[in-house]
Amino acid sequence: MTNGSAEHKGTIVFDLDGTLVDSVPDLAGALDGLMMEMGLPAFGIPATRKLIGHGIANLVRGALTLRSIEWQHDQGLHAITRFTELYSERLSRETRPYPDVKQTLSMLAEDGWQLAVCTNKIERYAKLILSDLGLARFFPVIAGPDTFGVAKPDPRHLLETASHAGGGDRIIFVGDSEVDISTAKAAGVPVIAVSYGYAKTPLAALLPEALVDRFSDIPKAIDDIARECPS
Ligand SMILES: O=C(O)COP(=O)(O)O
Repeated sequence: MTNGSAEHKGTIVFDLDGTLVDSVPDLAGALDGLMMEMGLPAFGIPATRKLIGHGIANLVRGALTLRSIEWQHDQGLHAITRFTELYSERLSRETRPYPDVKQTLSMLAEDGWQLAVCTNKIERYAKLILSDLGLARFFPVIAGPDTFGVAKPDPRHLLETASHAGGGDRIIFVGDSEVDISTAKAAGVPVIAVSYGYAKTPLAALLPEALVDRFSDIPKAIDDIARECPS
């Protein structure tokens, strides 16, 4: 939608799962498909929500640990591969953007912000989901853990994403989880936390620069941050 150029106000980098889109129904569907094939009890949506944040391999590993399956390399890799296949069949079957995401992204882009995505979901899947949901056009850079070979909470994932987006020196991150806030803190980037996502603990305790309840509250939080910390 926009190209990196000097007239950008800066770059707003968004987390994907739990921030832009509610992906837990499809992640839970794939996980429960895997559990069924392995003869294990299903997790359902609330328990799957708690496993999201560190990418697919850690989601599968966490699920097997909760089912008291000792991690064995080959069996573990097979489970990850199978989960990945099952998930690829339903990436956006039930996954949907949160309310007002499209309108708010449009508004921010028109206001001169460069937009990008930094997610621990693999790049190809993130791009497919955003494209299926009509959101890919907002993001010249959609970076997964496989894009630069580093994953949140490593701050390089966020900093490389912003640098490739080319929106200038000012960066603001928007995320829903403990991982997102610690990534931003490690990168020295102000972070807006959204309260409706997949965090496991109260996010206010992690001291984000702003905490909002709705995606449509983000432009005001950005204005406040930009006013308080002029670049
Ligand atoms: O895939 C995950 O576990 C998390 O993805 P996210 O970084 O977009 O929240």
